[in-house]
Amino acid sequence: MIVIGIIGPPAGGKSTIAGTLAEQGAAWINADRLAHAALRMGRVKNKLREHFGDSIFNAAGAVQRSALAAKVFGDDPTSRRQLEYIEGVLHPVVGQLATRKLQRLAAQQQSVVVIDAPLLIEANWHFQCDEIWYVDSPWELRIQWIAKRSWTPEQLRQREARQLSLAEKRRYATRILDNSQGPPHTRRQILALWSQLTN
Ligand SMILES: CC(C)(COP(=O)(O)OP(=O)(O)OC[C@H]1O[C@@H](n2cnc3c(N)ncnc32)[C@H](O)[C@@H]1O)[C@@H](O)C(=O)NCCC(=O)NCCS
Ligand SMILES: Nc1ncnc2c1ncn2[C@@H]1O[C@H](COP(=O)(O)OP(=O)(O)OP(=O)(O)O)[C@@H](O)[C@H]1O
Repeated sequence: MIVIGIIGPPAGGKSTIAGTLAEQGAAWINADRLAHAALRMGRVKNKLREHFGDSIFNAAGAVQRSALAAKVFGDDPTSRRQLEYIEGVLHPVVGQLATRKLQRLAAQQQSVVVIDAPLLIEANWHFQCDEIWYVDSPWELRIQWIAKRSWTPEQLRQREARQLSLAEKRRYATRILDNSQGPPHTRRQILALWSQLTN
């Protein structure tokens, strides 16, 4: 089983690229989705309610991710501590979900798995990967793309500031994908790499 880890800047196209690989037959592990699943678990919600109170929950008792994001992605020391707190709660759960999924896929003899995780290096998941693809997407384009998820450039900057620097992430890459010339150009690079990997 070949495991590809996708890294790059926030809102840089990691999931879009993982989706293209999934269309070709790769199994897709999306760390953001696993974190969202963890936020729906009773034991996780209990811990977050104890720590943050009711203000991050909606009337139906679900975590309101936008409310939690507002508490953890600031530059001030309190926000940093709050981010460390939720990472301490969520990362072990997400790690467990991802490991189980990887084991299941290995048992099913899945040939290619793509792990799309914003904190792949920070969480040491890269040790499980055979290849690391870095998605190179310039800031000027990403601030246009975030309009679709209604982040402001400041919100993008704050999330990026909480991750390993782009220069450091790039050093881990075994391949660099240029995502600056439009979707067809990106897709051609992915399909070329896919055919190298699978032939
Ligand atoms: C704070 C939360 C609720 C905000 O949810 P929201 O829907 O706004 O964002 P979403 O989860 O879709 O993440 C979008 C992007 O934000 C960035 N981001 C998310 N968590 C982090 C983090 N801990 N550090 C830095 N950047 C992060 C990533 O680039 C990610 O791709 C959520 O991001 C969260 O629970 N984060 C902590 C868990 C975590 O570290 N997840 C990353 C994968 S394990
Ligand atoms: N080459 C491109 N041209 C136009 N839009 C793009 C391109 N690449 C990505 N996008 C858009 O940018 C947005 C962010 O892409 P995507 O969600 O794939 O990024 P990501 O790196 O996975 O983000 P996250 O920080 O959530 O992990 C999406 O709306 C996507 O459609």
